[in-house]
Amino acid sequence: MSVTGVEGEERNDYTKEESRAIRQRSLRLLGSLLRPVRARVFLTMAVVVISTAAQVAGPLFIAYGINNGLPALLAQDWFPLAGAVGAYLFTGVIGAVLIAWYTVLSARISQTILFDLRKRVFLHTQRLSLDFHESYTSGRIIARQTSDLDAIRELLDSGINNLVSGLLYMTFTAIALIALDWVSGLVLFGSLVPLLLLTRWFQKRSQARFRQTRTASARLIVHFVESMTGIRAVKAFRKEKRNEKEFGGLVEDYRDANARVIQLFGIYDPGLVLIGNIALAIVLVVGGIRVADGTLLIGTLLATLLYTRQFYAPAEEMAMFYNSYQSAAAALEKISGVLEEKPSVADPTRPIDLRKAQGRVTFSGVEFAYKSDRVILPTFDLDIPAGQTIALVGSTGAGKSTLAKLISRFYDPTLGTVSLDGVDLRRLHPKDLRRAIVMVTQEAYLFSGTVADNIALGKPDATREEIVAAARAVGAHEFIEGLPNGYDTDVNKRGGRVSAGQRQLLSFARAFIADPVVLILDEATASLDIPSERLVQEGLQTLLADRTAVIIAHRLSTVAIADRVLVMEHGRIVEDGTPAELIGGTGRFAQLHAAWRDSLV
Ligand SMILES: Nc1ncnc2c1ncn2[C@@H]1O[C@H](COP(=O)(O)OP(=O)(O)OP(=O)(O)O)[C@@H](O)[C@H]1O
Repeated sequence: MSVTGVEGEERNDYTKEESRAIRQRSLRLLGSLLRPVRARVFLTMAVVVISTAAQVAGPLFIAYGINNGLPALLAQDWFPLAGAVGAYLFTGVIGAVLIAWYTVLSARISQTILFDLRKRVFLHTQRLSLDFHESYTSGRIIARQTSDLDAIRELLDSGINNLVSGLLYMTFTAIALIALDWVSGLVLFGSLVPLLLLTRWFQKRSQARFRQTRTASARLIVHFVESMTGIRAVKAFRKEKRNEKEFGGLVEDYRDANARVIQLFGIYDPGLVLIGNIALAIVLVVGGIRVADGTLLIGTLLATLLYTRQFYAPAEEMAMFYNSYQSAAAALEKISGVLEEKPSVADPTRPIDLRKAQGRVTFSGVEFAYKSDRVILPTFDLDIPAGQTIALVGSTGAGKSTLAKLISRFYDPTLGTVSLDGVDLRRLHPKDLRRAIVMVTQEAYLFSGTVADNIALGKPDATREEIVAAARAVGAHEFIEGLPNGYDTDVNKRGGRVSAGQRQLLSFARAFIADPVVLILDEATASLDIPSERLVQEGLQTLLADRTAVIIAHRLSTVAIADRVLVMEHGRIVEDGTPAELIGGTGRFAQLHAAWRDSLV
């Protein structure tokens, strides 16, 4: 099985080779993210090394102050003690300043990387073709942009910092302690054994438990997004109670998973403190005896105690690193998978310049399948002369939308070519293609913003006059004027809400202003009242004038204004003729037409 792209994302049973391939893909992504900031990374590292050394040096000056400064002070020489205190303060200040600098530096690096990654994920998912979006749910994409990026942010913000500074801190402290007094150093090394055992135990246990929290949180997000995007269906089918139960269950799982993680900390944290305290007690006893013997100076003992104490301070954070690393690695694997996906509808490398399109659409030897094992449109030819209005009719699932999607190049045919004025759509620059061919879908999606913004989507540089002219042309002007702020009404604000028919008129205006030579229209099935239907019908006529049009027609009145009707059945065009010819015949369309007519009476 393949693990390229998002395939196998939900699997847990990778073979060695697959795991390696995924890891390498993550590392390549990480490398490409780090490359632009590598100079800053080196600078930050240098700052961490110096600041840690400065912090660790403190107890050495204290030992010197007590061992040498105090006796000197008793002999009226205050210079050694002042020197020790001065040096202690100086390294303290240097340490503090460098920590501040380093915090800013590393935060900037992490922000730069996250900014880059966030942008890449967004741009890339937006570029991917429809087939990707139809199978990869929005819940999963949202999880990539939110919790996965958060996991990476956590690693960059604290995980790596804690690891690097913690490691340096422990190493420097151990070196200083050995240099100061090797016997205490031995005690410290002895205490490393239980420390490592405890940490290993914690990591093993927590790895599985942290994974459970991540899975639980991802499930929560997906369920939430699905419930909210499908809120109409939820309400219509009274799915609230069931949702409440499902969501309640998921929240419970999440809470329990978190509780299990916290239980582990409940053992690990006190364990660390205990080991640290026992080590300290041993250092004190061993050191105390030697002080009594006169083989160890009291200042040195104090410094060894300070070192033993501070040695354990970063241990917990370092143990945590492993977890933030694990979640970030899992996130990086998923994100790199999305980034590895290639648009199935690729942009041409050397596009053909389409000067002034006429609007002739030709299908030659076209066959189409969404998935290789099921052909939806068996091989066919179709020629649509420029300027013709075609009504596509047929029962549900016949393949009408699929045919329309091929004309707008949402998909490429499996075999054969779809061309505009003789040029294969695959050879057209996306800009030319979108200018020449516009598809108006049933949903007539309105983006947040004003009514004018939504119309101008068809032509971003449109002037207000052009917007109003487009609205007038399709018959939308009157109702827009009636909105609270006219063209400046926010479509998402109360009062700016528009009806289904009005929404359609707005999408007509949007298409009208875009002025494509080929227009594909998936007519909304929602039944409109008679005045709205008439309004939409009139708008449609203006919109269709002087261009090639393919309408997936659900209304009799629309079929009547077409020059030609294509009837589809199981992916094949079974009838092709003028409305009058087909109505007069005895075929499928004549039956459909009779049924329609009867339904109107
Ligand atoms: N993204 C997809 N992946 C796989 N199969 C699909 C996809 N979209 C549609 N199909 C299948 O292709 C066939 C044709 O669907 P299509 O949407 O083109 O029909 P239609 O005639 O437009 O139907 P309707 O009038 O209900 O919209 C159906 O059997 C459908 O199950």
